[in-house]
Amino acid sequence: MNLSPLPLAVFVVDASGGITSWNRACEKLAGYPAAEMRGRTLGDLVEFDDKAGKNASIQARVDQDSAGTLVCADGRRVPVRVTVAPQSLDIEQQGSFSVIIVPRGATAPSRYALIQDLPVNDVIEGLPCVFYVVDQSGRLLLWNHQLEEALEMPSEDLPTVEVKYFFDETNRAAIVQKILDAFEQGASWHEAELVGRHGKRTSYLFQCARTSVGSLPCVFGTGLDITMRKEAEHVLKVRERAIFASVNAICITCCDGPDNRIEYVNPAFERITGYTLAEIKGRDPRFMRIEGCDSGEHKRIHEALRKKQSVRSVLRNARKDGEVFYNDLRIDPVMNADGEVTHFVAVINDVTEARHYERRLHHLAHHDPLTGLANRTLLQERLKQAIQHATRNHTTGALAFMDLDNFKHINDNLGHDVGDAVLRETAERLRANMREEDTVARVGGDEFVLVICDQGSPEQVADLVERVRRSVGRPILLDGKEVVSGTSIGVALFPRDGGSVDKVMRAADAAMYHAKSLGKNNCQFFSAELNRLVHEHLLLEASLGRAIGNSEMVLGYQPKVDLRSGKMVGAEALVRWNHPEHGLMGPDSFIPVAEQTGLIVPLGEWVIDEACRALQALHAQGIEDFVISVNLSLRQLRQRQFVDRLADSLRRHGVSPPCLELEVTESLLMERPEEAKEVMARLKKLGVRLSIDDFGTGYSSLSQLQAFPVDHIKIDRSFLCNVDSNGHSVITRAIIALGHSLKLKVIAEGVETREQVAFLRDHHCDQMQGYYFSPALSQQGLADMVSRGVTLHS
Ligand SMILES: Nc1nc2c(ncn2[C@@H]2O[C@@H]3COP(=O)(O)O[C@H]4[C@@H](O)[C@H](n5cnc6c(=O)[nH]c(N)nc65)O[C@@H]4COP(=O)(O)O[C@H]3[C@H]2O)c(=O)[nH]1
Repeated sequence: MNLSPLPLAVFVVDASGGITSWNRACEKLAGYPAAEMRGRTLGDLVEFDDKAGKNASIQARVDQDSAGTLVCADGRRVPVRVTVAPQSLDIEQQGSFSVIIVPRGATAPSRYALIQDLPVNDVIEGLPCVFYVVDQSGRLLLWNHQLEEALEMPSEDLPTVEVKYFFDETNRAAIVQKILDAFEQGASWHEAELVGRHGKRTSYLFQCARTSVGSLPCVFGTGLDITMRKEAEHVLKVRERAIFASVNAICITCCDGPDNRIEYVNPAFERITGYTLAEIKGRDPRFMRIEGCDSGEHKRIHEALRKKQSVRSVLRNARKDGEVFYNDLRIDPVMNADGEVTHFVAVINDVTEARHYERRLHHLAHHDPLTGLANRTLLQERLKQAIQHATRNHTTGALAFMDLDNFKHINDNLGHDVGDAVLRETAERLRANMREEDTVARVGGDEFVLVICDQGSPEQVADLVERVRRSVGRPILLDGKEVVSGTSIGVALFPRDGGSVDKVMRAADAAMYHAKSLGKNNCQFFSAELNRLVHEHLLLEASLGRAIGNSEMVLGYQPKVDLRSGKMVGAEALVRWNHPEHGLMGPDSFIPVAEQTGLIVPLGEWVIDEACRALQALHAQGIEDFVISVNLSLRQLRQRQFVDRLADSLRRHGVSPPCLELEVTESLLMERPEEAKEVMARLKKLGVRLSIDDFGTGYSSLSQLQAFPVDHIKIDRSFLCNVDSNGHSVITRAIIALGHSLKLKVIAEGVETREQVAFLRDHHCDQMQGYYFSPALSQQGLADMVSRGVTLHS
């Protein structure tokens, strides 16, 4: 064993204490040359202080800390501490012992005191790095084998080459400068790549310092192989570049607090959102969201982040300039070495254009390019939904097939441009007549289809289709020329005429061919019975318009009597139609048609005018103080000119306004209470009387009732039918009490029996009308009855 490098004085002795080997530190301490050391025993050199002294066996001193005196070659006596340890741990094999001698009282050797004993060679060769000493000429004085390996050069060649040639040419000047720096400033460091003779390249962190060998100044140092670090750095740099150069926006947030704070965003983020990193660093990325938009998605993202999970979503965000963009977002958690999530990486993909493109494609796939109407694909989808909706909700829908009667002629004679313009204008007119929820489609050259939802009755469908037919049939003005095209329309109702797309389409198609065979420009329903009904309805509509101008309308007047005095105080004007073919028709058969078609407005005006004329005639006969009431429809009330026209009528006939009473049904008032209130206030100002008809059926609240400036309420006939029925008598009594508490007069209508009259009297109802007293009379009949002074029997 080579003990020389050890900094402490160490002997090896055999079991009898004979010295077998020693180190240089022993020679120095005791001063014996090697020749004199051999053959001596430990007892010759050390006088132990303890009693056993020389006689103690070496084994007895194992693990003892013994004190003694070292007798040196020059006679000096140095007090020492002696430690003995067996060289083998196997007790059976104990043959030799290490003896360590440390001078007592002397301090432990200083950090550098033992350096001279250090086996510098071994240390340098064992270093985990390259070692070098370079002189001022830039050549190596000393190096270890690690350097030889890195340079792929034999030992003898190394001092022959200037060290700068161990590097790439581009690095040489910097290397020389660093060595000079070390010479001048004492130390320097740098990173560079050593290039081996055969091309091997190794990255090193060189650290060097100035020293001298004797009087020769030099620089020594180490080079630590940093290849792995360089590779890791390179990988990181590549990734960093990738993030930087990514076309997708990347946003890194830190989640150590309650919020996610933005730590980094790449240039693509700035490009997409308009926000720079400086503007938004530290903010929560949610600032880009749009209030009330995609809230379900935001909730899902929030939940995923709370659970530190990955999440993907497409949502709308706002750019800095407020523009909305579609964000295909992916967020992933990033963990630290302990597995804790410290950050989130969000990749933002602006898919706005793709979305628009998708929509455009979808639109193209579902719409007719010429007119922008739905095409056959979309039509079938919508029709399917409409049939399902109608079946589920027990409503009626309609499918109308139509084609332009002389389109081929237009196309052939006026050219395709005119043909296209006609198609576009037709599409526009169809669109204008349909509601948002309906579908207008073009399925062939001049074939259009309408899907009409939620219709109340076949008559309503007929009105709508008729309106469409007339609208499409109006002349189209093109380049100063009028083009006219009639339309044949076939209508099928669903689910009545079929419960599937196929069946309903076939039914409508058949109806359209039927319409064409009947001489074009007309509309046919699929079912014959319906056709009849609808045509009667349309006929009625057409003849009603004529009837108003042709004096076919007449008014009947049903007297109203005061229940206390029994005297006639007024009458309700009820319209009838003296039809040239069907005879006298009651209002129930034509008022709904008049309402639907708007003819109720001229009809209502005629009724008011006629009632004023009757009042004028009664006045002329000296019958003053008599009130005639007329029924109003909401449509009339909504006419802007209504109040002015009414005032005009009163003036023309010299009728005092309180002689005219307007009856509006409670349900009509409740349809648009605010609008009705405003008009009624204006009417009240004019001085006419107002009453609420069919009271008790319209669910008005007391507060609403108070807001209408009315004089009378009329109890609906249905409550009087059987005043014996407890429920009805309670309601009738309640209405009378309610009317009186609001200081309104209460009128009962439809009074047919003596019992009803008695009941009304007992409960202080003010007036009544009904067959018990009189049905509606002609104007003359009424005048006679009033002048005869007929009263209600008590
Ligand atoms: N069962 C029974 N019925 C009786 C009795 N006394 C009168 N009637 C009927 O009850 C209806 C009362 O008119 P209404 O409730 O205003 O109901 C009216 C009113 O809402 C509407 N109407 C009538 N004329 C006009 C009008 O000029 N304009 C408007 N917009 N609607 C009108 O038509 C509805 C029906 O009128 P009419 O068929 O004339 O039917 C009248 C009248 O003939 C009776 O004792 N028993």
